[in-house]
Amino acid sequence: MAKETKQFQAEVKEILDLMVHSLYSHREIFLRELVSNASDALDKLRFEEAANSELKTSGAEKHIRLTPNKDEKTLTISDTGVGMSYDEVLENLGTIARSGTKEFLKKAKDLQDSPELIGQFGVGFYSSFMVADKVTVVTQKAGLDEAVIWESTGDGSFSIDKTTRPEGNGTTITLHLKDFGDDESAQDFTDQWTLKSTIKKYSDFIDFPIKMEVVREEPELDKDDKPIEGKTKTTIEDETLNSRKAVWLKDPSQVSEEEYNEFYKHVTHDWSEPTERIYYKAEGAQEFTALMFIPSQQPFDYNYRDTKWGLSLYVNRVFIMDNCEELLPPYFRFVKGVIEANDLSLNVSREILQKDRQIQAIKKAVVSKLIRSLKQMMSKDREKYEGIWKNFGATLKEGLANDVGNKDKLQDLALFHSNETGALTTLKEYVERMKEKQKEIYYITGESIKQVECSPYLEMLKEKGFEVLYCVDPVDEWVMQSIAKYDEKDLRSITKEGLELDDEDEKKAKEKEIKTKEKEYKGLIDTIQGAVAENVKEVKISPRLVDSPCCLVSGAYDPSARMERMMEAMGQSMPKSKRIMEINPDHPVFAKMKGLTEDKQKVWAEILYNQALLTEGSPIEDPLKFSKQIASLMTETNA
Ligand SMILES: Nc1ncnc2c1ncn2[C@@H]1O[C@H](COP(=O)(O)OP(=O)(O)OP(=O)(O)O)[C@@H](O)[C@H]1O
Repeated sequence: MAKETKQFQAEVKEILDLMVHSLYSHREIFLRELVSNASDALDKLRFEEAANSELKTSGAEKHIRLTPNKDEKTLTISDTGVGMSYDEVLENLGTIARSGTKEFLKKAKDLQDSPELIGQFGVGFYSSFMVADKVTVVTQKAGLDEAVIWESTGDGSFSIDKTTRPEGNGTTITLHLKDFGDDESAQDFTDQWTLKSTIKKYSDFIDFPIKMEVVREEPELDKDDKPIEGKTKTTIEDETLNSRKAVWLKDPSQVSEEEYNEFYKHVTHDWSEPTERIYYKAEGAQEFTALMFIPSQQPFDYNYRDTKWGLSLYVNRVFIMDNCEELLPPYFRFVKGVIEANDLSLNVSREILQKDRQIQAIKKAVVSKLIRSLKQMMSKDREKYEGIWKNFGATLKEGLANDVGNKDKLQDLALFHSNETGALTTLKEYVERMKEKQKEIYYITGESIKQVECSPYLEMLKEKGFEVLYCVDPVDEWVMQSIAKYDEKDLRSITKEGLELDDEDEKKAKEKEIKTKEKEYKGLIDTIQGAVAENVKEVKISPRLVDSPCCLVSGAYDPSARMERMMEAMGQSMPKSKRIMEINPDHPVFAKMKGLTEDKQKVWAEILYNQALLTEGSPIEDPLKFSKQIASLMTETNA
């Protein structure tokens, strides 16, 4: 059979055209693609050898070799793998469009607009034409005696012929590198350093050694080991460029703590050791391996708006992408690590990932694993768990509001401060401590523990010995509403109306008492109501106050004051809902007020309203007026 020239298949032509004319950035990924193909070929050979002990091979060590040649301006990538037969070359390199081709072409337009995306695509063998204007492939299939030579300049056709390959089975790809003229962004792929760093970045964990002869110029030494001026000697060393340490694929019993930590530092750039490591090898329908870590502190950029998160994705040890957000829900954004899923193709883009059912199944499995691990840690090593909670609890809680499917499990992971114990508590522990007469789970939201701790809303609950959860993370406003019920018990905000702390008998007695007080204070209540009507829909006798004169409560279905403040801070101000002002008639201030003129009563009402705002952590509308009122009150007193 003589040398033949053949036309590329139409879609292959399109791909080539794109490679040659349109893609200018991330050209280095061609190396990732060729190394990955070589690694696949070595894997295939390993497999075939195992299946067929008679298979005739060169017996060469399984490796990949890079040979740059500066003078010739070529880069050769060769492997000692399975190789290809004549028909396989025809099929694989030119006449049949591969499955991912169509998908890739669909995305081609996006790639031209944002070429930085190209790193995410598996673009295969044809990416060679991003850097080469001629590509020569010499390959010999294991078990056969003859080799094949394929050559193309990427312009629509290729030639194919038989040849010999003295090394035996394997594939050698020679790239005749393009001259990029004065394009400063173009990297020199005959440069040792460029090759080394590209391999480190994309192919470090490839199982087979990727070798290169590294040339070193060193000063020549005299017999006292002193450099001789002007004299250098050249040493050539065969160096393996990749670490091959895919620690996530090793059996955990074979990996030391140091090795894991070193790997963690490598992937996260964190200086300190992680607080927890979670290894997960999933078998069955969805096969993947995950090695995840929880940092021991919040990364410095943790709360920045555009901080990237997500696991690194590998397919067959080939790095596909960093920060793969599709593998974790945002509430696990503090988890770092890698996932290797071998069933995926290298041809994945973010858009494909978002829709990919396999990826969704992996994500689901990973979330369950993380939840299980945290739960286990909580019962086995509470202190460690609390450390994680302090750093990342506020993030994890978002899941309660956003992940309905896992809400029940996540609510058992939530920890709260409370007025009862100095320590953090779970809802389960809270329920176990509940008083006999207590029907609901009480909570208060606010800016800080300090602020909620001395809140007047707590007074009656403290007197009754009812525990109150302190919810001081912004997300708690949503979280508590999403939990709504735990162990059949309603969660109740103590700053809202409708708080019923009494049993039937107590209630009856109190209602009677309130009725009497209402009668007694009717006039005063009306005057107060008139003075603060702009912001308050009702003034009434409070069932919850003991020491404080008054407080403001929100309607049962209105947003809490804190929610309103947060929405306002986010620039989404909502119509202000009028509050209810509850007064404590037993406080001496009201007895005193009764004896004042109506004008004075109005001023006092305003002061009381503003004080209530301050105690709940809300700003007052007119601080100047408020301080003037206080100052004049001070001058009037005879104390
Ligand atoms: N070094 C090699 N040794 C043996 N076969 C190879 C080698 N390189 C490529 N091939 C064959 O050529 C085929 C096409 O390679 P190409 O890189 O275009 O696509 P792919 O590797 O199948 O897909 P992708 O790159 O998208 O993962 C491969 O599937 C493989 O069969």
